[in-house]
Amino acid sequence: MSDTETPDGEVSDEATPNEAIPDSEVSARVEDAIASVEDPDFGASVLDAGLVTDVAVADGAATITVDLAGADPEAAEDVTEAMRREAFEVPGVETVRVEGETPDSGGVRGGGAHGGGARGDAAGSGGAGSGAAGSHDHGGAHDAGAHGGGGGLALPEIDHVIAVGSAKGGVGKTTVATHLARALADEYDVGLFDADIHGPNVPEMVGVEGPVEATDDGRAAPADADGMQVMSVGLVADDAPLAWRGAMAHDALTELLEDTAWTDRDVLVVDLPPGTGDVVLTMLQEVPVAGSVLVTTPFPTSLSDTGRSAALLEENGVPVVGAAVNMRGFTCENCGHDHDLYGGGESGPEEELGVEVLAELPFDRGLQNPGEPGEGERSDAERPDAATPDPVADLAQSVGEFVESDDSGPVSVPDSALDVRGLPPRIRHEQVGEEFAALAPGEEFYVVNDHDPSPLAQMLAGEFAEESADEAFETCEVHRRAPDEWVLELQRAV
Ligand SMILES: Nc1ncnc2c1ncn2[C@@H]1O[C@H](COP(=O)(O)OP(=O)(O)OP(=O)(O)O)[C@@H](O)[C@H]1O
Repeated sequence: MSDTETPDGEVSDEATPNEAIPDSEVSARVEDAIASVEDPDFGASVLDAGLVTDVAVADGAATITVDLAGADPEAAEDVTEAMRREAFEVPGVETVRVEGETPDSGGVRGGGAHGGGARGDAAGSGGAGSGAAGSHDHGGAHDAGAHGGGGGLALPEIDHVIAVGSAKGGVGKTTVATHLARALADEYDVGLFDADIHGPNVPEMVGVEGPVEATDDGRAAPADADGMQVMSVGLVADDAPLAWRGAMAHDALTELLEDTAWTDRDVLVVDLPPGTGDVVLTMLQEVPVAGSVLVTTPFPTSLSDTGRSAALLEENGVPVVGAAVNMRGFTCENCGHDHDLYGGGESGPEEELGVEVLAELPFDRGLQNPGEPGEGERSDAERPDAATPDPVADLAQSVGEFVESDDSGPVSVPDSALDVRGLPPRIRHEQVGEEFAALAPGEEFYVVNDHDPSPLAQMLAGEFAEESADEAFETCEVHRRAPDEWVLELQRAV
């Protein structure tokens, strides 16, 4: 769309081929156009009411920056929509974005910011426009980490976080987490973080003891367990279990995780506290967990509780890789017979759980082998992983495959990405649809959303191909960079 100015100063909508209107001129016209939109509270123009803080136009893309934080959400949506409609009417405008403070952004996150500009969270994260891993600056802001910055924790040295959780205490979660980490360490650089403030017994399991030392830049140096880096509440203070049960325990725990001086870890295994309390939820919401493993015993109540935990994890956007059924049975030391401890009905634990069973571990004293803290280097024969038990190897293989296929890690998002976080759903859909419609065949398009953007992709496919995603897109990928930062990467069909 193009128009031009006539000799007498009037603007004509007649397009003059290849003659563009200056951005500043289009911008002034957009401002005039949206002046007719009224502030819902006082009836004044949104410009006079100070609800619009900036109007800019570049190459046909109009960006209206608003401050609607104090507005009623419904009224804010109406005002936003009216401004977009008016701006679209202006010759020379091809796309319209409204960004800035929205009622549900709580004054923290700039809703609909383009390219991560308006996101002002305390961590100083780089937002959507930032690229891959940044450096960890202990003294202040963190650059966007390996999994983006977002509202979540920046863990630039970690590629994939695997959380090990259980619905109940004492089912062998730490045992499984530790053996899993050790088995993964045969192939990957592994970290093990003990988030179990109720029973931080990872140090004992792997044979390390605290207190940990501080690095030159004041971070907590992880303990070394045969090449595996280990951090635990139990390593930072003797009275840790009690002191860390206060109301702020979850904040302190995520701080410890972030302030640990991990070095280039492929995988970080996190041993969560049992259940789904505050600490667990905070960890899942703050930490960019790629996937989780649930540990259960074969008893029916444990299985059904674990099934519920799996549902909760998925509701929080954390994929469940599968479950490890611990103490499934035992081999009698006297008679040599195998005994199955599963007391369920005809269906097996897998059906009861509703998630895939990745491994079934027997009750085996060899798996306990905690090692004595302070005994120093242990010989291969003394190490718990001297021979990785088959079920543990199976578990590690499944988790390894998940890690290899996990693309929730670094995703480089260009500055031109459309960030729709914080926008009302209707506006989100419209902005995404308009931007997509304006794409040339084969052109790439990135959308940053605060939850799984797959429905947006489906909407686009339906709208533009009326059948399948295959016809609308050359490529269509969803990446989860942080719990509240998802990226939809599309390339329009050629
Ligand atoms: N497969 C097993 N065979 C034998 N003993 C086991 C097995 N799994 C766990 N145990 C033992 O059971 C006890 C509890 O295990 P563990 O500490 O791993 O459980 P947990 O779920 O992490 O407990 P908590 O809720 O206290 O964190 C430990 O003494 C451990 O050695």
